[in-house]
Amino acid sequence: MTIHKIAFLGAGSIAEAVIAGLTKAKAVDGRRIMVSNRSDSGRLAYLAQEYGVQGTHDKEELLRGADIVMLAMKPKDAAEALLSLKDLIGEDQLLISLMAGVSTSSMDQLLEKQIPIIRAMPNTSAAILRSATAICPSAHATERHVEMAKYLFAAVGVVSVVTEEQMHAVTALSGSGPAYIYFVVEAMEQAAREIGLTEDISKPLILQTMIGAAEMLKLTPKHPSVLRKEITSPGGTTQAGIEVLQSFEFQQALVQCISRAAERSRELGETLEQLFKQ
Ligand SMILES: NC(=O)C1=CN([C@@H]2O[C@H](COP(=O)(O)OP(=O)(O)OC[C@H]3O[C@@H](n4cnc5c(N)ncnc54)[C@H](OP(=O)(O)O)[C@@H]3O)[C@@H](O)[C@H]2O)C=CC1
Ligand SMILES: O=C(O)[C@@H]1CCC=N1
Repeated sequence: MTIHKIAFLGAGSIAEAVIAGLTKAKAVDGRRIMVSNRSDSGRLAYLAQEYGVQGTHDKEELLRGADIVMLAMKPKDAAEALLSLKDLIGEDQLLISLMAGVSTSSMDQLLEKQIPIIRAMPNTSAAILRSATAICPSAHATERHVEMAKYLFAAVGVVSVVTEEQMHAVTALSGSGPAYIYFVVEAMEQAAREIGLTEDISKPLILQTMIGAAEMLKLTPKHPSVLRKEITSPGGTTQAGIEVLQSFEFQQALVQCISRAAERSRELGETLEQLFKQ
């Protein structure tokens, strides 16, 4: 697929992860990517140095010739960003929003034009081509736009097409998901220290344990509960450990964590929707 130029509005964590992945996968040449933020020139210089992209604070220059405009700012900055694009963006350009919660109808209302929009929810593993990305099209997006988004996000991992209503759920599950895993690893590292292992010993063991478990889930047809039971000898160490997790209602905590994150995605979107009700 020929992509002439991608313009990123927002140059933070997720913009960098997607840029790193796209350039690493050679799906898009860095010279075809232009990045912008409101003020942080140092950050643009870093991205230019690291990935061969161009930085600019000139919105006209940013949007000129771009076939894809990627929104990568926080939801609270969505209104300001979209209003700044309103007079510059054309209906021949595809807007891809990475923002949590912000609906395509809110974006339509702010832009006051029939811009094709795809919402995409990748995760930071895009940087190493292992993102789990969900995408959904707006009413003005065609199959060709969906194919363009699929091309980009398939280059940095796996892609699923979902409904817009499901975006809250996938944001909570796979958008935020790597953070839950890192949180578990932080606890494993703390535990390792407390039971007398130095980092040089514990780090590779924790890492390989994570990778091994993930690969098992991928390569065997067994349900995770079966894989867990295979490790849990009656009266053994795993059972003793899991009983402690159960006493803290660990699984219920995770279920509630993901449910709360999905609810938060709704709240982030509603903040913007309130604007149109005033
Ligand atoms: N981090 C993650 O893992 C994921 C994040 N997302 C979504 O991506 C979005 C960005 O998140 P993240 O990268 O973590 O956030 P960051 O805070 O790291 O980056 C936000 C960027 O947006 C820029 N920015 C803010 N307002 C504007 C504006 N009006 N015009 C242009 N640039 C602007 C900021 O720079 P400056 O302040 O200089 O303008 C900064 O470069 C969020 O909406 C989030 O929901 C989606 C998937 C995963
Ligand atoms: O925490 C957030 O709001 C964003 C969305 C998904 C991951 N990070």
